[in-house]
Amino acid sequence: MRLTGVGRRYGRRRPWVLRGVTAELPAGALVRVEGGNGGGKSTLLRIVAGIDTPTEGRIEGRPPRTAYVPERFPAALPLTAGAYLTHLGRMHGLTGARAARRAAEGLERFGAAAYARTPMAELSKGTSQKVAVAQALLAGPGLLVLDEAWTGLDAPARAELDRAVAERTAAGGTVVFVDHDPARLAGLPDAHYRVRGGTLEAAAAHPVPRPRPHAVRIHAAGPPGAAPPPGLAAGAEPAPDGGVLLTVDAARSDAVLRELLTAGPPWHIRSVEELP
Ligand SMILES: Nc1ncnc2c1ncn2[C@@H]1O[C@H](COP(=O)(O)OP(=O)(O)OP(=O)(O)O)[C@@H](O)[C@H]1O
Repeated sequence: MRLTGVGRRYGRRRPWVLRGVTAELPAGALVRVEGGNGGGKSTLLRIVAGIDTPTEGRIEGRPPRTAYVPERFPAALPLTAGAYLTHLGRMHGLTGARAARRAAEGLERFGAAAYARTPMAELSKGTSQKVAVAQALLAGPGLLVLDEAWTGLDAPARAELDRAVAERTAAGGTVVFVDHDPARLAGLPDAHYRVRGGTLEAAAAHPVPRPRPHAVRIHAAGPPGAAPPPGLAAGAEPAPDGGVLLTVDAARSDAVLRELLTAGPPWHIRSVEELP
């Protein structure tokens, strides 16, 4: 998607928070946005996600399925966590049974399965954030916007969100994120931008040199009884706790992940491990 001359101010007599923002956010790209406090990062991310509209300028090519995770998720909803996610799944066009299964999988993935029957309003900040992340991933978004989404998550859930980001970009989705931790997804972003003085400038990347892995082991689970997509079956071995393990050349891992995630029905990626 592309932003052209985007500006935002909160009232006709108020100062411009952003002005003249032009940027290209390519499909499959991981984009980091940085900037000082109050500089307009959240404003930009809300505009990118389509939660807010710019005062001036154009936005073109936003992927149809867009998901957004704010730092503080509005938890005061009169539903349990499971019912909320199931409801959202149905809104995305899933049948009731499938929506309920996806909801349960989402909570399980982020370590919040025990809270499926807890009313949203009674969830802790961390668990509520897990529900926020699970809702964002429900429909396999083509654009995922994460505004400090890791804040409040425990270490396993943070790692799971890192993996989910890798899955989304591997599947051709765009992920745009802000995070206070400079090490977040270090070395992975395809582009770094900085919001400064109301404009967006390309920031120098701070690449952390990472040894390139030779191979990647993907643990994937398909629909019951399904064989891995043709072309992947040869290297697949059953995993001890269900699903299959695929060991593939690192250069091919993005393509393999994309094939699994876009299979019909899609495979669930349980983990991706780099082998030395
Ligand atoms: N809904 C709003 N109404 C009025 N002003 C707003 C609104 N949202 C943001 N602002 C103002 O816009 C400016 C930029 O805020 P924004 O939250 O986008 O910055 P930020 O870079 O995300 O900040 P932080 O790092 O503190 O989260 C601030 O001056 C803020 O007060």
